[in-house]
Amino acid sequence: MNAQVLIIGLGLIGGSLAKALQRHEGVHVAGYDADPHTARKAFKMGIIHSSPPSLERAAAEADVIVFATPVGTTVKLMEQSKFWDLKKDAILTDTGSTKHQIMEAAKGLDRTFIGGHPMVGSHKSGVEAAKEVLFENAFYILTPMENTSEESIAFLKELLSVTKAKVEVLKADEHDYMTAIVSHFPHLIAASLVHQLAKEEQYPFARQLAAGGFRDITRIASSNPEMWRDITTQNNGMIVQQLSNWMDEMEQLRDLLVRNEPEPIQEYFQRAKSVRDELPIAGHGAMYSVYDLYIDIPDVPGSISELTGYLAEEQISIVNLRILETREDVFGILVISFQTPEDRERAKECISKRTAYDTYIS
Ligand SMILES: NC(=O)C1=CN([C@@H]2O[C@H](COP(=O)(O)OP(=O)(O)OC[C@H]3O[C@@H](n4cnc5c(N)ncnc54)[C@H](O)[C@@H]3O)[C@@H](O)[C@H]2O)C=CC1
Ligand SMILES: O=C(O)C(=O)Cc1ccc(O)cc1
Repeated sequence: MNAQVLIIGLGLIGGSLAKALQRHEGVHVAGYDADPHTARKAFKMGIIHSSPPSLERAAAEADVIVFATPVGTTVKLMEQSKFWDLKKDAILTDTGSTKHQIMEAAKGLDRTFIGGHPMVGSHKSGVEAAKEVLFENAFYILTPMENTSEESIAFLKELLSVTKAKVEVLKADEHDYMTAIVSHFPHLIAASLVHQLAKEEQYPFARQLAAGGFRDITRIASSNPEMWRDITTQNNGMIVQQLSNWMDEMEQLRDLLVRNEPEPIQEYFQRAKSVRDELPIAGHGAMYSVYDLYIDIPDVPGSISELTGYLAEEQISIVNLRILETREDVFGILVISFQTPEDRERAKECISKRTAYDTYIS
């Protein structure tokens, strides 16, 4: 396909999308960022084909414009775009985590606007964290306007096909309702748990004890505060509703704990486990689909490079690699992420065959 794409905001999401869209032979990806240093870096890293100095001029040449900025900024930029001399059939879209306010702002535009949200990401931000493979197997939600033509939706889907994401169309409010449950509200829980730890004065040592579970559940509290400020203020009503539901749930849990009867307590955990275990984790309808393999590694210099060396020898590609720092003084658990369950299975076999390290799948 042939198209001139302009991505505004070259952080984790804009940068990853820019890189992925370059897989189309006939697509030219221009990138703009308010921070000139970021735009220069994106160009040097090959994330964009060109880095135009003037946003307005670049917008006038674009067939597709993607706003990949924090959602508050996106609404402001959409306002400004009314004064840009855009092509008549230009398609505007965004990557924001919220959709209602953005779709409301889109009503004032004299161009096709199709809301977008790749439902995958990270607590990291910035162009350095951008990855071409970020969207693979993840859901990518589109929220067209009522009068958007099927042709425009099909064009955008075709453009996004190279991301290998699973594109689904939803209404903006359905999107905001569901993301409040599975993404926005959990973020506030993570932040509040960290605040609870921070307030602990009697035993500051508790921070050192913060183990795997605490770190897992609070990882997203390390995300970009500006981005989450905007998400929380835009999807405020749905999030407050989730908080009320959660407070009811906590009241019931409190009663359960005060009664302190082992059986109902076990039953509470059992029900949660059953639902959690049946979630479509990677691949089959998952939001964030990578296939993690956990490996207990010893605290010996070179053990990680030894492992990755074996995987490279057997040509098994790694998507990500991290250490769960459950202990301060020794190495933790190494988590290697793969793109497919087959790669993970091959890696498991390779490691079991060539080392004495224990491997397991969560
Ligand atoms: N971080 C994540 O995991 C995910 C984020 N999103 C959404 O994608 C959007 C971008 O998020 P990230 O890439 O994570 O943020 P980021 O912080 O990594 O990147 C945002 C970029 O926008 C630039 N920017 C800010 N104001 C600008 C302006 N007025 N004009 C041009 N550039 C401007 C910043 O300099 C920065 O480079 C947000 O709307 C967010 O809600 C969607 C899915 C996942
Ligand atoms: O890091 C994680 O697990 C995330 O939750 C990332 C994320 C952040 C915002 C989104 O709109 C979608 C995904």
